[in-house]
Amino acid sequence: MASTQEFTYQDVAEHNTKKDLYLVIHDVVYDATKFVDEHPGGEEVLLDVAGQDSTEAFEDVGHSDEARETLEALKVGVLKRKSGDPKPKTPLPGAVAPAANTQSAGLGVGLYAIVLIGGLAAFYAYQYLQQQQGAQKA
Ligand code: HEM
Repeated sequence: MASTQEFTYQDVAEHNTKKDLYLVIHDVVYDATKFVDEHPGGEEVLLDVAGQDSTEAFEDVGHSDEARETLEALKVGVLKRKSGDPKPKTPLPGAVAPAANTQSAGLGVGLYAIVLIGGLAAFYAYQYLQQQQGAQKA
């Protein structure tokens, strides 16, 4: 027990049942199996995040220091992130959203350009006509 055990996401994901429940909070791995029935917040929420990164869920609740002490006792190791591992709370669709934004921004600029060019063309056409009229009078 001297060295800290390391778990990958895949390792943790295998412990996703009520009888074998691991959680990741701030990249630390906890064995919450014995705690499920004792959790004041109920077993359902823990089962929801079993075998996953539950940092956000845990922090959203604003758990007390006492809860954090309990957590300390359940620690079994640390998460070993591999380069390909996704941050679970960073949804992949995020990669699509900026692209969509860029596209709509592009359209916005295009529309401005059309309005601007149209306006300029009208302005010069008007000036040209004025000049023509002036020339006729002279
Ligand atoms: C092993 C990890 C966890 C431990 C040791 C733990 C511990 C506790 C403790 C001691 C409380 C009582 C209130 C307090 O002291 O803050 C509590 C409440 C609560 N917990 Fe957790 N918790 C854990 C994980 C989670 C997770 C992952 C969620 C959400 C997905 C969650 C949701 C809640 C909720 C909603 C309450 C409030 C219950 C109420 O006020 O009626 N907990 N937890």
